[in-house]
Amino acid sequence: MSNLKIGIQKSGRLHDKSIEILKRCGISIDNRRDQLKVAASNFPLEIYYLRNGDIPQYLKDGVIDCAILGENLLIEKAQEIHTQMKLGFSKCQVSMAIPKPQTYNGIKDFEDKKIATSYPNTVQQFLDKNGISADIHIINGSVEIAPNIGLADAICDIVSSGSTLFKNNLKEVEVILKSEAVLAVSPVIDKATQHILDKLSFRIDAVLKAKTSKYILMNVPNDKIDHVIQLLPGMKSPTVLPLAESNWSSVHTVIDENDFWEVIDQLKSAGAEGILVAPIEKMIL
Ligand SMILES: Nc1ncnc2c1ncn2[C@@H]1O[C@H](COP(=O)(O)OP(=O)(O)OP(=O)(O)O)[C@@H](O)[C@H]1O
Ligand SMILES: O=P(O)(O)OC[C@H]1O[C@H](OP(=O)(O)OP(=O)(O)O)[C@H](O)[C@@H]1O
Ligand SMILES: [Mg+2]
Repeated sequence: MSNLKIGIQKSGRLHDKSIEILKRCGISIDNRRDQLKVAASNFPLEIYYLRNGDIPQYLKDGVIDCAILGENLLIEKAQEIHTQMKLGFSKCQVSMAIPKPQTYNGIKDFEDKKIATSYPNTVQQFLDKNGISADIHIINGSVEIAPNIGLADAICDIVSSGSTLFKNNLKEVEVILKSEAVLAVSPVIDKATQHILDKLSFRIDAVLKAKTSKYILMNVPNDKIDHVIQLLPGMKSPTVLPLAESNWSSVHTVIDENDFWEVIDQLKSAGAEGILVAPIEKMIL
């Protein structure tokens, strides 16, 4: 049987979480960074550790079958590449920013300006869409320094917490796109390998669903069960088991962590006691 070749960032922001997600899918990987290609021992998977910026081309050429990378990089370098699933980490946005003291009157302010960025295609598309002509200056890192050293009037770069902009006395004025890590697929993947990728996606999906869900158990007087069940936005109907103490039951269900915090007070006032919340390892619906 052929192996699924997956590209993972060799080092950088996506590396650790990418490896973690594969490990949580039960895939055994020898994570030695000196090796650029590693085979999993218990799944037909070969991991290629690559430079982030090279991954879109490797996908296009079919050197790798799939990869974990930021959506923003696909938009910049390979819009034709299909995304199998979003992975929920490395959330950020690609934004235009200008020096803080400057007033901003709208996109027209970029007309004839010099914009420093590592994402020239993304910026060009944004300018074209808005009918603006400007001079794009490509820099590969530390883009935020450009306006302070007189290299550009504005920048376009990744913004997450906003602290790099803040430290460089810049302000975000336009969000061009939002991004997160995704599992992307080569356009030339063959059928047998796509089948392995579907198996991997199934596992990743189970891991991601489990991450935001909690298994909750609580003791409820029997005459309050109907009311408590109404409050629980669970996966399906909750499990109700009798307790040794008469007229009491144990109610179990799975809920989204955010929903849990919404209903906790109502559950207590409805008579639920001894509420336990447990993490879920995997979740298959
Ligand atoms: N501050 C951030 N917060 C959240 N996600 C980010 C942030 N910076 C970058 N990312 C996301 O992580 C991806 C990898 O970023 P990282 O800085 O590790 O690599 P890089 O500098 O783009 O590439 P290379 O591997 O070639 O050095 C980006 O493409 C983006 O999707
Ligand atoms: O809004 P923040 O939370 O401050 O994050 C944004 C910064 O993070 C990234 O840089 P990174 O640290 O990856 O350095 P790099 O430019 O060398 O890739 C990005 O290029 C921004 O500079
Ligand atoms: Mg970076």
